[in-house]
Amino acid sequence: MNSIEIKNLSFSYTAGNDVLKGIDLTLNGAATAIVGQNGAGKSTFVKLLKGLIVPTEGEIVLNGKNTKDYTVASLAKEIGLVFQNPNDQVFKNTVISEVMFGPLNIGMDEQDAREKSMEALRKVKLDEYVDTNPYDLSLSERKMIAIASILAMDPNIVIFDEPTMGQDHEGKETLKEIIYELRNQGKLVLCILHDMDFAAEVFERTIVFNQGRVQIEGPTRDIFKQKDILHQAYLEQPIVAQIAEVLGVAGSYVTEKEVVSAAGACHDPNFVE
Ligand SMILES: Nc1ncnc2c1ncn2[C@@H]1O[C@H](COP(=O)(O)OP(=O)(O)OP(=O)(O)O)[C@@H](O)[C@H]1O
Repeated sequence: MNSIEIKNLSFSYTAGNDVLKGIDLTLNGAATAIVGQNGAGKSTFVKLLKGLIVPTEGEIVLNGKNTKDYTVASLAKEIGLVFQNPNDQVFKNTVISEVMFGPLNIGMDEQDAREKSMEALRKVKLDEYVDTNPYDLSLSERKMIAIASILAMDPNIVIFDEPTMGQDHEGKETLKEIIYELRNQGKLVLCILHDMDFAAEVFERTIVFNQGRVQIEGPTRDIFKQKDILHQAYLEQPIVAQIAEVLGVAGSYVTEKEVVSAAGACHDPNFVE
């Protein structure tokens, strides 16, 4: 099983101003959502995991090996990070060359790289645009191209930074399929999200960041029922939890179906879904 152990991790961009403070976490098989208000330190945290910046204190052990002992190339093979803004990641002038860049860069041969890239483009439903310039696509499509570029490298650990931002319903459904498939393949999936509904529905575990610390973490169901703690971290509960409360059936619900079922059973003992 893929794992990341984080021990007493701290980081500051400027001396004496810690953005992350003494974080201890073990990330393992569960697909994990990372939530928290703006500036809580989420992006900094995943940049540390990816080795783009180095800890001021503490350590990160990725699949049994300290990140500082990885070469840049071996870390790139092991862990893929999809940036929040695809314009920070996309730079080639055709979709296929963009998606193939990563696989070629980690040493895949041309044929494998092309096959993996086509497979990744089918997953993001943009395989008809191979020869298009990524900058002739919409921002949400370019976000999907950035995702395909990471999928094509087939890393063991995949991190998404705000993938739902700017995606419509169909885009979110595509993202769900991708995340479920990665999970089923045994990959470790981490995802920074502001969309609490998506976090509640899709992820098994949730970590709440607040001002550079982990406020609370655990099974998603347990986290999202804790309204007061979420409010302390300046977060709202997912809509399903809010509806459950209005209906007087507050509990550990993460899907609409569960709330409807609980409300139906509560108001009518003979209720059948
Ligand atoms: N390159 C940088 N130099 C200096 N400070 C930075 C830099 N990047 C981020 N920060 C600061 O570090 C803190 C944490 O930022 P970070 O981007 O990690 O938060 P976040 O939780 O990802 O926020 P958001 O949800 O807005 O993306 C913020 O106060 C931010 O202003």
